[in-house]
Amino acid sequence: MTKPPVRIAISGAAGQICYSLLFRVAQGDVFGPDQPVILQLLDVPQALDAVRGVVMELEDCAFPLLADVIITDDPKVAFKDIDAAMLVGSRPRSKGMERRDLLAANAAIFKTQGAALDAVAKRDAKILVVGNPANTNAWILAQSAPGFPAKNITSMIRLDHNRAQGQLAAKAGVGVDAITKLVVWGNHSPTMFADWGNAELDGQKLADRIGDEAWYRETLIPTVAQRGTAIIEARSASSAASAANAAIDHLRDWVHGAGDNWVSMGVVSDGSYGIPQGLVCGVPVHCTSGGYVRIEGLTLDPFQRTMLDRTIAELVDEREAVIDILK
Ligand SMILES: NC(=O)c1ccc[n+]([C@@H]2O[C@H](COP(=O)([O-])OP(=O)(O)OC[C@H]3O[C@@H](n4cnc5c(N)ncnc54)[C@H](O)[C@@H]3O)[C@@H](O)[C@H]2O)c1
Ligand SMILES: O=C(O)C[C@H](O)C(=O)O
Repeated sequence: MTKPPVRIAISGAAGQICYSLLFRVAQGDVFGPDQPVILQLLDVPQALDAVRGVVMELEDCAFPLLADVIITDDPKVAFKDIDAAMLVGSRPRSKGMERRDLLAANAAIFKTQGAALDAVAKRDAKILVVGNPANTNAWILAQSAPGFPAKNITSMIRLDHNRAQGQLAAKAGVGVDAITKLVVWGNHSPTMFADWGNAELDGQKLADRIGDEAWYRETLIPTVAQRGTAIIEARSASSAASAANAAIDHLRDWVHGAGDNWVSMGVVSDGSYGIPQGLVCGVPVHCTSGGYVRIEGLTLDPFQRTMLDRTIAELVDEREAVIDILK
């Protein structure tokens, strides 16, 4: 028997990430090959004609799982009865622009959307914030949706996790799946910390197998941290297909589980690892089917502690920069 459709809101539907994302969600890459979906697409009024064009293309794909598409510029329509949301819509960083410049413009968007989420979404909906500055936008969303479970509001650091996994696998000369227990901590920004301290390769410590601490500290960490900037410099536009792919990985794992492996997710802090309670910070989690559980009790050495503290400090600064918008 055909399952009832799930509803997913996706904002920024006319943008470049969504041009990769929507087709894969409609194809079943998030919810599975037997799960119909209804796309509830949100964008600003001036972008709705472009959204209509994308929807024509979705129709032309004749996806068997695509049960319906709603197009709107009203977050309350987009978030009505949703099971999940991918909040991509915001202003992207352009060449020469610092990520922090985006804070104020995007904070206002997520304040409005948080109120709408609180008003009309199902309480167990799974929310992923992709639009930058993703962690702080997710923090604003959670603050603006006091009746919505904060645990279900997450931000994307999976692109950084995937980037680190790709670089480490290439260095070790193995397939990406061979590397497990990698973590990317913190803010989705150049302060993020790609941490191989617990990572394993075939059950052995990855750091021992690669055996090049200088490369890890001086090449891997900055390469991952600056990858978004390198792509903007090269493409004159921010990453799109890889960002869409990471969003799909994040939500698919949350919905279906990710086995024994760890993944990195931006989640609302419970105070563990010295991350101030309430901040949305990248941490390692186990995705169980339909939920996630923080990996607890890791011991951080002085290098790990310093790197984590640096990215936490930036998140605290970002919070201070936008806190007035909530008043
Ligand atoms: N977290 C990550 O790993 C990651 C990676 C890549 C990009 N991003 C971010 O994702 C965002 C989207 O990137 P893009 O390349 O698709 O940008 P884009 O400019 O191509 O598209 C953004 C879309 O958002 C829409 N939008 C703007 N304000 C909106 C609002 N209030 N409600 C709904 N939609 C709105 C725009 O009209 C546009 O269609 C950017 O903030 C970018 O920096 C995050
Ligand atoms: O850094 C950016 O602004 C782009 C994006 O977040 C990325 O990581 O590719």
